[in-house]
Amino acid sequence: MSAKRKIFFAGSIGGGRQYQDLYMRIIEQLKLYGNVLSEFVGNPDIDGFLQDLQWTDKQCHEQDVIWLQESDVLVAECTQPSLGVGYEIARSEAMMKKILILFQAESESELPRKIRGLHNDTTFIVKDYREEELPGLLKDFFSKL
Ligand SMILES: O=c1[nH]c(=O)n([C@H]2C[C@H](O)[C@@H](COP(=O)(O)O)O2)cc1CO
Repeated sequence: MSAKRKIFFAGSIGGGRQYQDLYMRIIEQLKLYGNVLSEFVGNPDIDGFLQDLQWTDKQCHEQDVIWLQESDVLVAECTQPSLGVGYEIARSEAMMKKILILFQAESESELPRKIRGLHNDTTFIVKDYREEELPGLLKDFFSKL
């Protein structure tokens, strides 16, 4: 199953790149559980990557939605607020995808209540986490899919 599972990893790009290296480490762990369609979110040279693609805004949006549709699971790291990540969560939730929201427990910011309020213990999971907890947390999440 894990070889075929498709995972969309969402993390801030335009919202700020302060957790880019964390995104890369999460993506590496997610590869144990499936194909990560949005590996570019962890790219340390995201500006160069996106420039090389030369996509229009319309192409960027269309491809994003295609990948969300193709995915079985959305994993969103939400510590850095991002409009795009919020949009991806809302679209994925409407598509009835399985969703894991990751929020750093020690962050001084707050996860929006309307996201936290979607937690239902089955299809939409919100986890306040510390990085060392990620391996066990991901194992538990994917074992229940
Ligand atoms: O060119 C892009 N392509 C793309 O797929 N995204 C997606 C992936 C990320 O999970 C999310 C980040 O949104 P934002 O750029 O608003 O922080 O949007 C974001 C951009 C840059 O806005």
